[in-house]
Amino acid sequence: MHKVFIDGAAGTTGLEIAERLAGRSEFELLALDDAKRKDSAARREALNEADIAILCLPDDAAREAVELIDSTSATRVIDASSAHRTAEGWCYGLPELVGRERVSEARRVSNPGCYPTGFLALVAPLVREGLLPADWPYTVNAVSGYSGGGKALIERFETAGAPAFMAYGYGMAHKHLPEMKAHAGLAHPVLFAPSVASTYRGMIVEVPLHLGAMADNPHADSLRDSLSRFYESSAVFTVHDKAPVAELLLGNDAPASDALELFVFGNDDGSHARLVARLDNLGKGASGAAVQNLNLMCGLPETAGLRLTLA
Ligand SMILES: NC(=O)C1=CN([C@@H]2O[C@H](COP(=O)(O)OP(=O)(O)OC[C@H]3O[C@@H](n4cnc5c(N)ncnc54)[C@H](OP(=O)(O)O)[C@@H]3O)[C@@H](O)[C@H]2O)C=CC1
Ligand SMILES: CC(=O)N[C@@H](CCC(=O)OP(=O)(O)O)C(=O)O
Repeated sequence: MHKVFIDGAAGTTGLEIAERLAGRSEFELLALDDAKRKDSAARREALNEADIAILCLPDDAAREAVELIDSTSATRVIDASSAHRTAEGWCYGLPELVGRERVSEARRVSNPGCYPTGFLALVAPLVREGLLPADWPYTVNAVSGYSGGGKALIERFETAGAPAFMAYGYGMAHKHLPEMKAHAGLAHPVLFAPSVASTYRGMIVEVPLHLGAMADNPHADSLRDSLSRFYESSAVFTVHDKAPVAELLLGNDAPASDALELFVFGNDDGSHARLVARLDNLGKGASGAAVQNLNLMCGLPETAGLRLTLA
């Protein structure tokens, strides 16, 4: 039995992790009552007692949680925040890219951000295999369900006068930029245009490409074939075949999903492609990813407890 403490268990990501772990006999959940959940002494005790601590906290509180763990403690950590995604000594928790073994053995695992999960799933293997250039100025357009912004954004979108759509990130310094560049091995930061739609969960992350302007003019079919081969062994990722798709939708009331879908569209003359990932920001973008990493770290079947039905 593995003792698990979710620090931030009352938040959006924490609650969804607890839901996924409910009924799993391999885990004992350590819980703090409401009056103690932000009490540093109580958190310190739970953090040090746990075999695995899952941090579902704002970045500063996540850093504090790591400091509350004694240097001699055996507690291993999965951090859902963006505090440690490019930090030394942390394993980036995207097993499909970094390798299942590395996650299995790691003591400190940083969950990827939801947008970077989609971007990296599309671009990192293609750069790694030399099909896309590492020094290209990549652009990422994305739309997320409003649960992506946690309790504060949920309240904003569920209150009278809520927006139907919100584009943001105009400061062009989004906190996801460093991990996208670092884990795709890019020469330049990506140009990132995120937005939020008035639906609770789900996201579409798109990378439009001027293939015709690239020195090697790669073909969309080669990119798709390469991604299919790369993720052949994954039960979480699906690379869709070439069949025409007129629209990609995010549903209202979509059920939680820990799956991730990839699409590659190309035009007839081979000059343009659109690489698209569709995922649940709270699934493979957060809680599903944490449970997948937890399974690997505990030597359990990678997809136990995950919800992998496609929309
Ligand atoms: N939502 C998403 O789609 C994704 C979220 N993440 C990341 O996961 C982390 C959690 O996000 P999310 O669940 O959305 O956020 P929420 O705002 O929904 O939840 C955060 C929780 O942390 C609690 N908290 C804040 N400070 C402390 C503290 N010092 N000690 C203990 N608890 C504290 C909050 O308490 P209170 O309830 O009182 O506010 C809240 O319950 C964030 O770093 C986020 O960036 C990552 C990927 C996707
Ligand atoms: C819709 C929305 O506000 N999304 C959040 C990112 C959600 C997420 O991925 O959290 P991490 O930053 O921990 O990765 C944002 O843009 O800041």
